[in-house]
Amino acid sequence: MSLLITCVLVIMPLLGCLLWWCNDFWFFLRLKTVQNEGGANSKSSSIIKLPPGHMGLPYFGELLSFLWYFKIVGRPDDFINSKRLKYGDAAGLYRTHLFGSPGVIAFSPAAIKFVMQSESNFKNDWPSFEIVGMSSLVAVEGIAHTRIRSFVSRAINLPQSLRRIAIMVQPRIITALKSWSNQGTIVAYKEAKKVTFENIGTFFASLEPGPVLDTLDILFAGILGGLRASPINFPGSAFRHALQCREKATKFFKKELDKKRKKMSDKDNIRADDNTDDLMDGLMGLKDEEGKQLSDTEVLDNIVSLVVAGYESTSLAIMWALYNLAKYPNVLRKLREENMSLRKHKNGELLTSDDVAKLIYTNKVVEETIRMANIAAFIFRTSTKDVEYKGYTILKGWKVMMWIRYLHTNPENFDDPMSFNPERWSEPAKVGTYQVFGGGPRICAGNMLARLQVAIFLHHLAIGYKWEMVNPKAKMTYLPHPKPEDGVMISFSKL
Ligand code: HEM
Repeated sequence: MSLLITCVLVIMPLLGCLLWWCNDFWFFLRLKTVQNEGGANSKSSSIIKLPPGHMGLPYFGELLSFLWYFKIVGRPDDFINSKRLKYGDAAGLYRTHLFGSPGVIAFSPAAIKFVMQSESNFKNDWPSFEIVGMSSLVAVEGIAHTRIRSFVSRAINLPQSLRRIAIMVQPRIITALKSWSNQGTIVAYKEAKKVTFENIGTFFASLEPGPVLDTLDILFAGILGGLRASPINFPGSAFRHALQCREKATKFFKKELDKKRKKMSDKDNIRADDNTDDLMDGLMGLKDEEGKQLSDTEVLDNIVSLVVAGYESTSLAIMWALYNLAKYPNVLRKLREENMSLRKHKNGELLTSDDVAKLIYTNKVVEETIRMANIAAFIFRTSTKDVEYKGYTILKGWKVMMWIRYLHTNPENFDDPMSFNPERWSEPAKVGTYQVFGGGPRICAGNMLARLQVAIFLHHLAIGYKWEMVNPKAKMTYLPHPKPEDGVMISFSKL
């Protein structure tokens, strides 16, 4: 009996403590070794200080705690709140061990800005660049990044490209909304994905809806699945499957590219920027200041990565717009008023991107939808050297997680952050607190395009339809993206 009591009161807590601290101790020992060997910028051991925090359990790190807050109790922001209570928040950083790597979490506006702006200290880190393509915008660094970025931005983010895209995407949105009302009840996430992918087909490569586009959709589902999986390339793994899907999708786009090249050479001319039809034409036709064009591989890698970056994110934003407008009828009423009044002046013509710019309230609804959607909860970087921040060292090779979700849900940054209040956008957000699209040199290359698509969708929705949620109390899930469990099932009809 006394052995049992000793075991429960002494040995088990001791073992627990040992388990709890051994990972931190292990990193402390490694740090010492590096310092003794003259690493960590050759500073004396007294200077190097890791940010406050905890490295978690051996092997798992803080994964269990992360899953506890994100999956089990469904209070994702308490993951950071609990750390603030334990370690304080002066540094704006915590050390951790998450997603298989030691690293830091940056959660304050200042710390996030510091990481976002320091390209020389932190390189972009996606789960796998192999899947999106080694010459895609997300994978390249430095001058190569600036070069590819200028091509991609000109093709999708400048006013003249947005003008063209605004007209291109509307017929599908109008058709989709009609078909939703014919169906009566729909799952918003599923339908938003469908219309977004049809539009991707149209303005990326002039593809019409049909079996070819459906096959591509399946391939991209495989690619996205692999991006979230461990990068282990063995038969049957999601990662291997994603690589195979990517190869097939690239082959398909290559055929389209070859057809376009042939057409161009037949015409014996190269298109100018403003003559382009779809994104592939745009990327193929653009030239840099030296007159150089993107190679075929660069065009294809960027097409694939743009689909990956724009497909699910835009679909989720549309889903959240439907969700929030169903919950906030006053917002929907004002949205309707503004868009009905514009419609009167349009005489049945399609909306232009210039019209969208004048929809003041609608644009506030777009911003608030994207803030609350928190589509990207965090952005990843890897430190390329030991980096000092507020007296703490972020060690070389560590994963740096910018916890942008927390910026948007923290009441210190936004009043009553969980309420959907487009009027808050009558004033700009506090500096550094609104980073839904990231920031610095890698700010989302499709941010204007995403906003435009959501605004156009809101216009056609508000002028013609009404809807109600079937399960207004559906449980929320947060991984891989925040989404009600039922994908927002709604009954949908004409006004
Ligand atoms: C609401 C929708 C969207 C959200 C919330 C979103 C969010 C983000 C975020 C957080 C980043 C990372 C920025 C960083 O690393 O600092 C990013 C990067 C990127 N996004 Fe988006 N995005 C959206 C839509 C789109 C669309 C529609 C496209 C294009 C079709 C797109 C293309 C890209 C690209 C190419 C990058 C990489 C930029 C670079 O590395 O230079 N995104 N996005």
